[in-house]
Amino acid sequence: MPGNLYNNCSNLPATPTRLERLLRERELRKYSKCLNDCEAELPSSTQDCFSPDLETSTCWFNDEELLETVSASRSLNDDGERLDFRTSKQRLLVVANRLPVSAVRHGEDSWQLEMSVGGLVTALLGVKEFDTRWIGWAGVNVPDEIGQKALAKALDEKLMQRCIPVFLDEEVVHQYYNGYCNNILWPLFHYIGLPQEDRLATTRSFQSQFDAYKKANQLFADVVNEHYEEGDVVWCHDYHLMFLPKCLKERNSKMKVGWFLHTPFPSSEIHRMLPSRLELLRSVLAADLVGHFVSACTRILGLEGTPEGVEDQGKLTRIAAFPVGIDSERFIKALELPEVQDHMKVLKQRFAGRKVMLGVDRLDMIKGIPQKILAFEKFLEENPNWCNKVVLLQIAVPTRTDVPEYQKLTSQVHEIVGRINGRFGSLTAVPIHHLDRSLDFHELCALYAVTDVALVTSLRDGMNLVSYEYVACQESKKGVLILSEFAGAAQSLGAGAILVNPWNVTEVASSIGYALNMPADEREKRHHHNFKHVISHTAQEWAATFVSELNVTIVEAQLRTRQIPPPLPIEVAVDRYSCLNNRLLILGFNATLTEPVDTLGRKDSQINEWEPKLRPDLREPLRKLCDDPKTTVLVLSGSARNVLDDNFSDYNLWLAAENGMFLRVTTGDWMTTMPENLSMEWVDSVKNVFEYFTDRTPRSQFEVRETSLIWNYKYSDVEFGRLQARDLLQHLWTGPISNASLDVVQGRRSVEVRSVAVTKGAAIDRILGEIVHNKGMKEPIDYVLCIGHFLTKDEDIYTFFEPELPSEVPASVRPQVPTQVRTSIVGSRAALLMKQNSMSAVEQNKSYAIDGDTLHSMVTDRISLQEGSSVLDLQANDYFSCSVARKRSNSRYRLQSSDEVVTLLRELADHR
Ligand SMILES: O=P(O)(O)OC[C@H]1O[C@H](O[C@H]2O[C@H](CO)[C@@H](O)[C@H](O)[C@H]2O)[C@H](O)[C@@H](O)[C@@H]1O
Ligand SMILES: O=c1ccn([C@@H]2O[C@H](COP(=O)(O)OP(=O)(O)O)[C@@H](O)[C@H]2O)c(=O)[nH]1
Repeated sequence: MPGNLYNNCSNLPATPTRLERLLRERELRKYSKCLNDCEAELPSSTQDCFSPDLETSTCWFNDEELLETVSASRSLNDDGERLDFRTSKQRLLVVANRLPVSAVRHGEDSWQLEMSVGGLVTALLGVKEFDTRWIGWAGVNVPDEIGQKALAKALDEKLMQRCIPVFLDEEVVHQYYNGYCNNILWPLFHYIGLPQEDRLATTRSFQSQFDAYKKANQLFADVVNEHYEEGDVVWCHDYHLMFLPKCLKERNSKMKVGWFLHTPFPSSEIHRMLPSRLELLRSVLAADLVGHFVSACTRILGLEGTPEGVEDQGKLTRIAAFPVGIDSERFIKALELPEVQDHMKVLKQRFAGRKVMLGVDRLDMIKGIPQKILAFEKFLEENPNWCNKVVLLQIAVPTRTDVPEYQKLTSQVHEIVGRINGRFGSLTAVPIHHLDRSLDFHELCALYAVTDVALVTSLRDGMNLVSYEYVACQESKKGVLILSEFAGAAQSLGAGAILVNPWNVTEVASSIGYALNMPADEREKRHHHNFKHVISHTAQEWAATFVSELNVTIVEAQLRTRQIPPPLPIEVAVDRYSCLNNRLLILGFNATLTEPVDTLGRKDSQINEWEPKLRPDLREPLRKLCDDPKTTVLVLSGSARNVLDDNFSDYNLWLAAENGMFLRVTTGDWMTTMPENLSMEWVDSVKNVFEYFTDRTPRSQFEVRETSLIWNYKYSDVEFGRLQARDLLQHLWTGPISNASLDVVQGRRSVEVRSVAVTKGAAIDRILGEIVHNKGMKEPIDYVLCIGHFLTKDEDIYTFFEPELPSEVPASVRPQVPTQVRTSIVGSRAALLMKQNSMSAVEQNKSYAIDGDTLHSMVTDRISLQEGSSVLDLQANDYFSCSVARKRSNSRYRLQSSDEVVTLLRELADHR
């Protein structure tokens, strides 16, 4: 799971194991060697790592362990064993709003450093495999140069140059951190919505807060640039720094940039409320690797989301899932320390004879502290016998205290606690111990270890590491975890915890009773389940996976950017054509054989000419080619049958309409190759959406085909068309197609909806079977030229003829081109089916009158030319796949435009 969508992704791929990652990295290393490009090599920084000079460090921290943690120079070998590497570690720049230490000023040039509180810091403290530098804000305004220099020096000396401060002035902190981050993004990302109160004031200040946000992000970028060394991995964290990837990439496009979100990412319905929604998402997409937020990108930006990631203007941003964890060993080991044992002893004595329940949260509205306390009150109300036998210890760490919402929350919680203690307390004991402060690490471990129940009632939470820490410290006691179903941790610890809806006070109250009375064997089982998870899904694993994925992504991106095929060597293609005897030409129609569309839209007089037309200058060469007995021409298009009929009825060729779902030779009738189980029930509802947008988008149009619907805005104003397309997608996804097995294929100026099974590559097998059979071919096809302006989804047609080659590796880096591309017995994988009932009455009369059984035997018959021989016998040099007017493609070659198609077809037609 990612650091964000914990709450809404259920079927994401499992995180690869360390071994899988390494294997993958090695595989890519091989590729990058093929690329013959030193820069493509995976990083292996040789920076020495320093270990802290504990001898000379005075007690600057209230937690000395921090020093060790921040400066640790350990690593893991392939088997997960710890090694003590001091060299060859990857340099990692961790950029987060918050440094692991916060600074407290003690004089003009004297600073005390304290450990920062929060899950982000905890998780990142577990990151030890790398040579890490932290870049962040020390939580304090330092207006003067003397103070800044002294703080930088203190961090530099005491944390071995590992913490680099970013200085933000008071006004920026106010507008960026208190304002935009914590009053706008934080509540929105946690489904609380934008602030309702002072609405006008907020709207007015929104722009200035957003400006400050961008400015702050730029300041972070400046510090990163100052410290960046070639080969570093830059890992940006959280909602504070959504602009950072863009700032960094603008300055240095080669920088390896990852971005990880620690909060939930809201559904697109929520995110679209944000006035700066597009800018923010686009900036994040400048990163090479981000946490999982595909749906927001596809629905808000209207981008194409794939299992690999999101593609924006040719750049793929890899999206993957990375569940954060803790350094469990650190907690487990701490329990042995004398100071922790001492704390435990004191606590046990203090609460002897009572069950102890624990809450540890920052005092934040997302943590559901009032709800938790009210549920506890209800439990006491309903179970008076427990009144003197149970106590709730609530550690509520003050946080973001300058934000009014947090101030209000503090008063509200104090009021409820006071009321309940007044109501159920006695002279000697109160039911709730509420602490408005943080604890140090040892105190916290002791508390985790001695308490009977932990109560986590977050209304939303990215992960909630407190629940992990509690489990890590409960190996001997086997306490019960009550956990909100709205915390990311519910997905990982749900099996062992008691899951609750924090809004349902009655349910939480009864869960408290259940937990307090749980028999030992059930506690043991539940704990065991969670403990196993916590110790195996650690912060180390999280960071290692993320960084390794980022490295892999970079190499993959380099491979992708090379997928700009070379120009088609027309002379060679013509030469090979002349040498061979059974040639197949597969031609796309739109933007291949048609005239180019004027990007600004056609003249008014032409706007009714929606239908694509064969270029007049192609008529003659096409006719010659079609009439050549050694050549078979197939026009394979997404267009409907009537469109192809209108353009090609006079030629002697094959027509495959609707991406191959319908087929005919021009001397015969249409037949369908449509799989029988293709459901078209969705058509009407999608049609409604398309109609609605066609009405509202001048010069757009939609076409209802038999197997797909397409809305295109190629003659509309491009910008407006794009905006409308985004909105249209939003409507589709939230409505008609939310549960259907459909593909939405976005073209440059179109949106097409079709069944998942329909692609040109999927159809070509059946089509070839039919052609070979119909023509009574005696010799196998020995030359294939396949050219078209095909959508990515349809590019499977190029790879159909060369299955041995991985489609993602461009021709230029293929290790060895096999001499034989494909020898295939076509038709064996898919049957050619007649589906008369999908045609109109007139069409039915025209189509074959064949029953199912006859058809089946036809299909079996046409499996091969003769017993044992194949319909394709293609040598690598005689196969020319070629994209038209597309920059990147899986084809072997490309032509710039349909003008070049004219040149090519003319030369083929006139070959000697
Ligand atoms: O830096 P602060 O404003 O004081 O806030 C503390 C941190 O709160 C958030 O933590 C999140 O990260 C945890 C680890 O991934 C996760 O378990 C938790 O659910 C989140 O709320 C925030 O995202 C951090 O940036 C803050 O530093
Ligand atoms: O007095 C305290 C209370 C809490 N924490 C730490 O604060 C983090 C809280 O992380 P969590 O993911 O639960 O939520 P967040 O506060 O980041 O939203 C945990 O690692 C706690 O150990 C701490 O250091 N001192």
